[in-house]
Amino acid sequence: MIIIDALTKRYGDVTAVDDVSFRAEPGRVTGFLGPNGAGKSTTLRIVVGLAGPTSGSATVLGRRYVDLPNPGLEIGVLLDASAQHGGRTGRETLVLGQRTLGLPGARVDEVLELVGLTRAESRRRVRDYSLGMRQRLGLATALLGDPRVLVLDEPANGLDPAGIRWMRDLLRTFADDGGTVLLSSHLLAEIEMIADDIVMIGGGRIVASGTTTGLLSGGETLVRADDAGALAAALRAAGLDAAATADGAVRTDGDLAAVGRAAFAAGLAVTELRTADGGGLEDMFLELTASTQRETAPTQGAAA
Ligand SMILES: Nc1ncnc2c1ncn2[C@@H]1O[C@H](COP(=O)(O)OP(=O)(O)OP(=O)(O)O)[C@@H](O)[C@H]1O
Repeated sequence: MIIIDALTKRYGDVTAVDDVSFRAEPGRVTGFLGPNGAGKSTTLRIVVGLAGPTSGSATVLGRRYVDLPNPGLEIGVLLDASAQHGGRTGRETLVLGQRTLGLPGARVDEVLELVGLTRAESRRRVRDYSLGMRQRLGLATALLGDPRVLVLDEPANGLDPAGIRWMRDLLRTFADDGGTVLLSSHLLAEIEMIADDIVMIGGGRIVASGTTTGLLSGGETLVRADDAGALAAALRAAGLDAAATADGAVRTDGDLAAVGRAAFAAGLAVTELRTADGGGLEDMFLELTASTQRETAPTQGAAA
């Protein structure tokens, strides 16, 4: 579990993080989403003890990072995959970490296999790695100590869609085993694919948070039956809001189970039942991104 409580970080006049509170829960992948300059890296750097807060706190497994007895065994960190030493091979990078943490040598091959780097690739110098391979190596380093918590800054950067799917599966397995994952991204589509929960940040402040499905659907469900009128009436009788859509479905505020039960109680066969699209998250994120770009866009007349 990671708990961020009323966290604020100022650099001179710039408030990079402004009264931010959220939790990353065990068993779940939490996506920290925001446009460039939103305050994601600053927050993650505070979580892993690389910067101190101006006020508020960030704890991992109940303690500040600096107070963890053996942080390398409890929290795996990947902040900047391109910062790895280019002159070392991938294997040398991992052996260094393995020795620092006092782990058996066999752990290096285990994590290489976990992240899908071959023995031949592990013997190449990191400077010759693609960004995707560096991300895999960075993840391997984070996983070395078999930690319960992972903190990853833009880990999907440089991965192709198959690589993103691979990462999602790896993080899913980690979380299903009870691990806590907090990862950042400036791309909504990436976070949608990987995260169970989303915390969205803009200008240093949290602007939305919740489950990925809940935020994307706005908490609404779309349901369809042959008789849309009867279906809407059944939902209303069960105390739910119900509105017919233009194409003959019904949109309601009930969750999937409540809607299914209400239709069943009315003897109606449901032909489609799913979370509704377009909860406004994408619009909100585009607006956040656009306002950031306006702030950083070159003034008119500047070189193209
Ligand atoms: N060491 C620093 N000194 C001064 N300002 C800083 C420092 N670090 C970050 N900032 C500022 O704090 C704000 C948040 O930056 P941060 O790097 O946390 O954002 P981010 O969401 O991680 O963005 P990106 O995706 O671009 O890394 C920005 O305005 C940035 O310029």
